[in-house]
Amino acid sequence: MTAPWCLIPVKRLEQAKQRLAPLLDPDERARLARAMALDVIEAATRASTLAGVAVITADAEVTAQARRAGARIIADRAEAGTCVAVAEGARILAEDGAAGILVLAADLPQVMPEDLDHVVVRHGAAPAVSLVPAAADRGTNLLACSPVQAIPFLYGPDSFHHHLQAARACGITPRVLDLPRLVRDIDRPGDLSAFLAQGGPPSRSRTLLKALPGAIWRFAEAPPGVSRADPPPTRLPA
Ligand SMILES: Nc1nc2c(ncn2[C@@H]2O[C@H](COP(=O)(O)OP(=O)(O)OP(=O)(O)O)[C@@H](O)[C@H]2O)c(=O)[nH]1
Ligand SMILES: O=C(O)[C@H](O)COP(=O)(O)O
Repeated sequence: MTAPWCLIPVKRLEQAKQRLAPLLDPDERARLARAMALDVIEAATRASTLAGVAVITADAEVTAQARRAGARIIADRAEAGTCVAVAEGARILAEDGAAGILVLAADLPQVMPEDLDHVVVRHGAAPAVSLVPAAADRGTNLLACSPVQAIPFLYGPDSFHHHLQAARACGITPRVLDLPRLVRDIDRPGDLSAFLAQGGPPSRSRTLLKALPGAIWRFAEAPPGVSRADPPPTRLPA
């Protein structure tokens, strides 16, 4: 794949990560969303095979920090969800002559630069489509396309299946990549305990989660019959 642009859509922080509401308050959700987005953006800027990293967002803080990390900012004027944001980012990058695009979700704090380099190397010659599904809900955690608009963007329920079908409808055999650090995005409370249990190098997201009040209880695997959303017991179960 000729050096593609990485495109990372980032929702306004105060609206992000609603599904984590059982475990995190609004301020914690916004802080986690920012930490994850920056972990992902910084990993992308360290990949060696990308032409550049673009972030499409309407968030002022993300804009400032992503720019500082070396990303190009594309203003998200519509704020109409992932699909519209990615289509707009892709349109602008294509207009500017990008050869390909690698769309990466902002809630994959485990991602390493070499994961993205691996995608670029494995992708093959255009026209081509490569994907990494979200293990839990069959969303699309990573979608690489060359040319940039090789297929329509179909983010939403079951988007992995829809992207596979769209590629085939365009005469492209999609390549599904097995990249363990990219299959678990952080959407639901259980994803937080899995992320921390998994271990990995220090990151903003990991440091933030571990420092939150009651982290050991909140992000531990819940004992049978106990919801992690319950307040911590005065005496922890044996
Ligand atoms: N620029 C932009 N990015 C978005 C928008 N909606 C979602 N995203 C991004 O698209 C990816 C998938 O987002 P979602 O799973 O829909 O939202 P989320 O904030 O991660 O989680 P929930 O609020 O629990 O649905 C993440 O990278 C989001 O930051 C949007 O309207 N504009
Ligand atoms: O298609 C997708 O991947 C969604 O837009 C985001 O899905 P999620 O629920 O896995 O974050």
